[in-house]
Amino acid sequence: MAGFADRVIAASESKDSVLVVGLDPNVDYLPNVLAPTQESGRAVAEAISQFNRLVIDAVADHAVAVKPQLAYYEVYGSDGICALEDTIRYARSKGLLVVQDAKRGDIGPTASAYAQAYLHPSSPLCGDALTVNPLLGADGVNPFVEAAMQHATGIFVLVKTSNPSAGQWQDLIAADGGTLSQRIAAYIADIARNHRGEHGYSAIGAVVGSTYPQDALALRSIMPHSILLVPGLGAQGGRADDLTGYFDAQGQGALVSSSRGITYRYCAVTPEWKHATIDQVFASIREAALTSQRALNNARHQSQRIR
Ligand SMILES: O=C(O)c1cc(=O)[nH]c(=O)n1[C@@H]1O[C@H](COP(=O)(O)O)[C@@H](O)[C@H]1O
Repeated sequence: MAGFADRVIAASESKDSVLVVGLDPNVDYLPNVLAPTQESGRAVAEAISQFNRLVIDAVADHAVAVKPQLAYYEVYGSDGICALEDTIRYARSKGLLVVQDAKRGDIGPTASAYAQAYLHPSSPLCGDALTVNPLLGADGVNPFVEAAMQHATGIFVLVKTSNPSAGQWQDLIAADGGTLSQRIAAYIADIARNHRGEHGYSAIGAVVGSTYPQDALALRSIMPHSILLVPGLGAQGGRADDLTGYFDAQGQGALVSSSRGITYRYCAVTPEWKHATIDQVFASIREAALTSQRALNNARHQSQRIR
């Protein structure tokens, strides 16, 4: 199997898209026709599976990947994990890559167990890539790197997150005069350099939030061989027009993700959304994905022009 980065670029070229759709299910935002009929964990998990299948069908032509956020499934215990496993299988059957957003990181042996759970193909929770928290240092990250290399999966290491307090630690000035984010970026770049695929990119990627475009150019240039995962588009205020600095001169090198802005767009645009039909929900999700795909492609073309 081709390495993760080469799979991302092949999918991106064939679909002309860099869009990732986040699957952060919240049953409070389901219209009556899709809402769980009982309060049991099992009924809720069934509703989540059905909704995710609908989202996947609606976005499959416009997105490269889906990104389930694990907390939204863990909330329902084993029923939620079953829904997640179903979602992973269904997304892959529709030709979508799966980025598991779990932000894992721990001491070496525990990190190895996490890597086994999310990056080893024999695990039912294995996707194509996993988000990784680097706070514990190299021994907390290495097991994920090793698993990604061994199993042609990938990781996205948190470098500059999208949230309002991201700078509290990530902008602290490190001993070499750069920010902590830049220091982590340099560490990732060292690993990625030695593991490049056919297109020059490595399976060792980085998360850089869309809400900090002022940091993107510097981080992009520190990590020329890492695909950037760029969350925060839409609901958190990230704007496609601001994302030119995240792409390379070919308009590649970044995947941009939006969750609520696509999956629950119908709640924002339809006052009577609780009574929406399945067809209306499907059409709204598809339209939101297409609109994001086009806006992101404009940013990619813009980035090609200015470099
Ligand atoms: O790793 C992530 O996906 C992530 C990193 C980050 O810096 N910021 C961030 O919002 N995320 C995730 O991306 C999703 C954003 O959701 P929306 O704001 O609804 O698009 C959530 O699942 C977050 O957990």
